[in-house]
Amino acid sequence: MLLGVNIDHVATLRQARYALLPDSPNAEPSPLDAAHDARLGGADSITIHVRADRRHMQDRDAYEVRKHCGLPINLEMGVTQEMTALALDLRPDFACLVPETREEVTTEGGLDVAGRIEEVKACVAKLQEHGIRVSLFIDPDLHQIEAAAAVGAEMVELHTGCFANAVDGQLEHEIARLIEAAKAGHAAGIQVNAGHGINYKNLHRLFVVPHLAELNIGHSIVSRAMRVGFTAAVAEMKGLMAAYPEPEE
Ligand SMILES: CC(=O)[C@@H](O)[C@H](O)COP(=O)(O)O
Ligand SMILES: NCC(=O)COP(=O)(O)O
Repeated sequence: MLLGVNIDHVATLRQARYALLPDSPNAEPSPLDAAHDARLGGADSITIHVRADRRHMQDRDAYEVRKHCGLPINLEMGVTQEMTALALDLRPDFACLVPETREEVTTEGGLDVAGRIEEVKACVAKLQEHGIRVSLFIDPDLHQIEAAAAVGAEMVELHTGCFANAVDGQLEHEIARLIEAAKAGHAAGIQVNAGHGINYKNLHRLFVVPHLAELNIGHSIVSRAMRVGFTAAVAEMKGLMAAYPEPEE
């Protein structure tokens, strides 16, 4: 199982002091440094989410990390002309299409591929024409899996936010949704990834979900890094992920 480390919230800390001083020589922490440390800790890829409101990752961060980090890059992006143009210029290895609103604190749900088939299909095709593999960040919903196959995406990333925030007996239901969606995605020949809200305490509960190829994890790793350092935080997560049962041949 591969680990994509999302470094958004390294930039969140920098923006808290330097949003209006982008060229300051004092601007820190550096997302690129975090990406280097993540690589040393065993990260398989780096995820960066350039939001329309640029609340954390900036375009310049994306170009720096793309050029210097030494790992495959997964660009999370809204389904917009602006972000498509950025992706075609940046040329990440992967792009993950996510829903975005300016009002949200963080991503609140999956992309409604089923309700935006033609729009998403056109964006997927444009990215793939330029050699960028495409993932769709979707709720663990069978209709969304079908839609992802219909638009030709190579991958889906199952939104694990409801799983991570489950309370009062909802957890079993959310895990069952993830299991069914993972089986359907695998049966459709789509790589199945997962992400959002995964942490050191809830990770093991995902081990009953089959066919998971990659997890994208950010906030909990950045939080852990505050105590043990980025390299160690990534190595710890990779160590826990090693217990995921490998698929039967
Ligand atoms: C799509 C997803 O769940 C995250 O990768 C996304 O980056 C969350 O948005 P923030 O990083 O801005 O919280
Ligand atoms: N797509 C999920 C991701 O990249 C990281 O989400 P989180 O771990 O920061 O919640």
